[in-house]
Amino acid sequence: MLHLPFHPWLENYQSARNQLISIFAITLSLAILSAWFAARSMVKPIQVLVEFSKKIGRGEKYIAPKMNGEFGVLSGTMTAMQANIIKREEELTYRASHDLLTGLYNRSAVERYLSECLPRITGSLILINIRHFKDINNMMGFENGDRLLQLFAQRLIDVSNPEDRLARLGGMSFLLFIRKPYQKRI
Ligand SMILES: Nc1nc2c(ncn2[C@@H]2O[C@H](COP(=O)(O)OP(=O)(O)OP(=O)(O)O)[C@@H](O)[C@H]2O)c(=O)[nH]1
Repeated sequence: MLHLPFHPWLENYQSARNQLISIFAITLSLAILSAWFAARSMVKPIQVLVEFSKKIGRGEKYIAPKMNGEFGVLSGTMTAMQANIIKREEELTYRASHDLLTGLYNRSAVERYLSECLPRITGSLILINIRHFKDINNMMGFENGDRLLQLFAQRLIDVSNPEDRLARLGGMSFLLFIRKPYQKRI
């Protein structure tokens, strides 16, 4: 029976095993590090977008920071959505308080204004009515009646002062709230 020395084999085996363990440990560490960096680079923009969407929900104006790739696309889309929401809100607020034909305040807006201001300020209320407007409509057509209402409203804007309040109450009724007496003739 042949007896070979045992030690050289064992040393070779242990050295190979240690090398393998080191390679495995380094690869694992690199994998964990790159996963951590990848997670970090994903989580941060997501947090920014979540914060952005919360602000949109609260109706706050907020400019999203510049982002790259898909996050940039998402942020751009959310910015466009926010702009649309703000535009719609402004439009709704305008429609709720203005007469769309003449651009003057409407009845509910002037009622709100007067109930808030009348205890504090004084002035004169003038109710203006176009007589026989029905006849104008019948003779000249509804479209020309509309045009007349617009021109009449413009005339009232031209002669009133900026601190006065002008409103179309409906139909051919207008209301002018004058803060100070006019020196000029209307
Ligand atoms: N063109 C136009 N006509 C309107 C508008 N709103 C109401 N009218 C018309 O205004 C007319 C009002 O008629 P009436 O309430 O009889 O008033 P009037 O003809 O001025 O009669 P008096 O007040 O008695 O002098 C109706 O013919 C409505 O159709 C509008 O936005 N545009």
